[in-house]
Amino acid sequence: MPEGPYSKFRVGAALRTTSGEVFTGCNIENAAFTPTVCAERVAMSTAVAAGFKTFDTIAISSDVADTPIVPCGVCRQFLREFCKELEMLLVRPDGTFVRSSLSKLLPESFGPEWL
Ligand SMILES: O=c1ccn([C@H]2C[C@H](O)[C@@H](CO)O2)c(=O)[nH]1
Ligand SMILES: [Zn+2]
Repeated sequence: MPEGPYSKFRVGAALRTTSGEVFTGCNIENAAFTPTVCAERVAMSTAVAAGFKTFDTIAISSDVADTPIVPCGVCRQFLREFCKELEMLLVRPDGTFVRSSLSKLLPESFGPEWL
C-alpha cells in the first residue's frame, strides 16, 4: 500500500461481503488535509459502487505502530451505514491481529433505521 505523503502513514483495509467478495482500500491524502479519506472508507466506497451492500468483516492494517490500528470516528460511522455488527480484524505490522467489532467500537449508534 502507498504511503500517505503528509502523515507517512500506510493504512490498508480489506472488506468482505456476505457473499465472499473482498474489496480493498488505502488511505488517500490531500494537500488540503481535510479531504483525506481513510482506507476503510475507500474500501467500502469501492464495494458499494460495485453494487455490494452487505458485509461481514473488515481487516485494517498499518505499518506504523506496534499496536493494532483502530478506525477513526468518521470511519466507524461510515461503516455503520451498511453493517451495524461488522466484525473487525485490527492488524499489527507483524501480521498478528486482534478481533473487535463495530458494535463494540461504536455502541448505541445512529443508523439508517432511525430515518
Ligand atoms: O484507521 C485509520 C486511521 C488513519 N488512517 C489514515 C488517514 C490519514 O491518511 C493517516 C493519518 O491519520 O492515516 C486510515 O486510513 N485509517
Ligand atoms: Zn477513518
